[in-house]
Amino acid sequence: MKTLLKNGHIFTEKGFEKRDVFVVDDRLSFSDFSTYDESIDCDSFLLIPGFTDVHVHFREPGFFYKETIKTGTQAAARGGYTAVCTMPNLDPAPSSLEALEKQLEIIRRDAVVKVYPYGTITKEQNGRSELSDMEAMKDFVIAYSDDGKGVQTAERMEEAMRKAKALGKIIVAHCEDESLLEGGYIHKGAYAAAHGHKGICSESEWKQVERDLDLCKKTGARYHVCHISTKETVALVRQAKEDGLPVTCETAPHYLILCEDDLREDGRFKMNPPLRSSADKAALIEGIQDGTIDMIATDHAPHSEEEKSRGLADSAFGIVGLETAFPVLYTFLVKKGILSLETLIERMAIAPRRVFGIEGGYLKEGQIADLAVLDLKASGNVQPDRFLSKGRSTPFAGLEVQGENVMTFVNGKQVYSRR
Ligand SMILES: NC(=O)N[C@@H](CC(=O)O)C(=O)O
Ligand SMILES: [Zn+2]
Ligand SMILES: [Zn+2]
Repeated sequence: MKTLLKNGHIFTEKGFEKRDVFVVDDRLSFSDFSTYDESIDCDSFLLIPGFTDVHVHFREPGFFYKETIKTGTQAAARGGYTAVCTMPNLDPAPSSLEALEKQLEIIRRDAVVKVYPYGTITKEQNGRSELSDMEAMKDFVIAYSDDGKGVQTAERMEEAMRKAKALGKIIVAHCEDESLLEGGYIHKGAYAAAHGHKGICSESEWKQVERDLDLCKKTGARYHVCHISTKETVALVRQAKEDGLPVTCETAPHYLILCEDDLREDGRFKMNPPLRSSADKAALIEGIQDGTIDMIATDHAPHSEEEKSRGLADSAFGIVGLETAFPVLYTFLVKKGILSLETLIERMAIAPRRVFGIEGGYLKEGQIADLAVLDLKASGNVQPDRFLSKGRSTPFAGLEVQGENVMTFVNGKQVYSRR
């Protein structure tokens, strides 16, 4: 099968270039073929390596009423993502090869984009119990994480890092010191104080990052911090990188675009970590600009309508993100002159692949044909009732945004097309 993608702006190592490319089976070719099966006019579109999200929650096995591998990957494809890494807060949690196999089976059957599962760090995926079967799972997991839970003791984290280092894998940490939580559910700041809510302090995140960076130095293990949300965490990671530690991190679109000033009495604004202060948001923006924050991951965390309908205090933590990430980031960062389009694509499509060793990247001869085709002129309101995800809860609902994914190719096959 040969498909001509005609005259698009394609994202190469040297930036955007306007030219024809061919998808020949599962690869890109810059040759000039005189015959082909199909031609798609891309004159007004960008062709980019598909976005890669190292942090999503697809809820199978265990919680299919919130999301399935099928609906999650369909949402990913719609958002322009060709690869995602799934967090292991599942039932059974992938803490042994046997449990992981249940998830792999569903992935093989239903996934429309590439899905790379995480294995857990601890056996019970609770940040406390003994280590999972890290070794047995090593060839089938992208890395290890207990996301949803912080690893609560330095001893357990050191043990995990030593094991991961021996296996040549990354520890991916949700940092949250449970002894500092005090029942909080939004940021411990001005909004919580004014509205009588219980707050989650910033220390609950950065204290554990600080601890882990010492362990990273001690063990030499590769260490990646999930969804960073505080200015202190940005400073710690910046310093650790200056010191040459093998550390990387991610933040999510909502922490770059929203802060506690945007909070409303609605479960759509509840996620963990919480939306923090405007000073935190500013520090995260600086971090994404200067590369201290390597990548943007959505932390796509779908829950049922009922689970998100109980206000700030009682709703489940988590919002969906795959179908809104590019439009909101393009609208609120690129269009406002905060980040260049090239840097945004680097943080969403190139860096995650480089850090996690996922195939694909800059468009070039012979590259795997995992692509998104973007229309920067398209505009409209965020409409959760049209999401392919089962999750509908997002703080961006109703916002006017610009930029849309038109088509997604995985291994050269079209897996999504805008109707
Ligand atoms: N981010 C969230 O608010 N929720 C996540 C867990 C997590 O990412 O820590 C979930 O699984 O729902
Ligand atoms: Zn988390
Ligand atoms: Zn998560």
